[in-house]
Amino acid sequence: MAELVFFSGTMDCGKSTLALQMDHNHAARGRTGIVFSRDDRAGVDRISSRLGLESAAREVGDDTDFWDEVAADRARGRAVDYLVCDEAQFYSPEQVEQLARLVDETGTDVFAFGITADFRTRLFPGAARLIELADRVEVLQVQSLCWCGARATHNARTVDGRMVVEGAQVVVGDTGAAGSAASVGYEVLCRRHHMRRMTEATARASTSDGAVLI
Ligand SMILES: Nc1ncnc2c1ncn2[C@@H]1O[C@H](COP(=O)(O)OP(=O)(O)O)[C@@H](O)[C@H]1O
Ligand SMILES: Cc1cn([C@H]2C[C@H](O)[C@@H](COP(=O)(O)O)O2)c(=O)[nH]c1=O
Repeated sequence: MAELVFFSGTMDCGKSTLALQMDHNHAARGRTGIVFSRDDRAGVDRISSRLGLESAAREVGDDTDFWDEVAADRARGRAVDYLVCDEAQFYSPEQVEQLARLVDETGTDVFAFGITADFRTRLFPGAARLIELADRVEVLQVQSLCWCGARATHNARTVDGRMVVEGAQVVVGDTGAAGSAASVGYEVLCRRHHMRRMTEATARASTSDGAVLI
């Protein structure tokens, strides 16, 4: 039975790596799929993981209709057994509904990957619809960690090194530059430190010797 599965977690927990692995494993068994992504950090028509893997993907735009995409491939004689959908938080609720319809009416497996909540802890509309419609929501096993060592559950955005809680919902960016002056960065935090607006840099700055206080 085909399924719509939403693999979710914070930024930097291995979602794109798993997406590439899923595609590899299904393709290795002779199944044919399409890999989609939207606004990957590596650029248009790409899917990339911080482990160094990178591959071609079909870029999802506002006007992408997944039903039409799959129908067009099948009309050209190409089988479509599964879809891998990365950065699915950026898809619209209507696009998520198209994915569910593909599962139910054509038996296509859909493996979607994305973060659930934005830097304000609010659900992305696409992620919310996935949680509502998915057969299963799988939280990734690999835990990304807050600077304090606790499991990271939330995504923080920094602008010029300072954590912010206002701004556009979508700003493509990366973790690792959060304490630097690079204009927009991200850092994963546990809820306690997200609520306290305490990034690693803030915690260090609050002690005279630069040590971090939990
Ligand atoms: N140099 C490294 N060595 C081992 N693992 C790494 C390295 N760099 C990144 N990773 C792993 O890759 C994960 C991020 O993978 P990625 O697929 O880019 O995440 P996501 O798509 O969830 O943002 C990290 O949590 C870490 O486990
Ligand atoms: C929290 C948050 C993230 N984003 C962007 C930043 C990245 O480009 C992607 C997440 O990619 P990853 O592979 O999971 O690291 O989402 C955003 O636009 N808005 C946010 O609030």
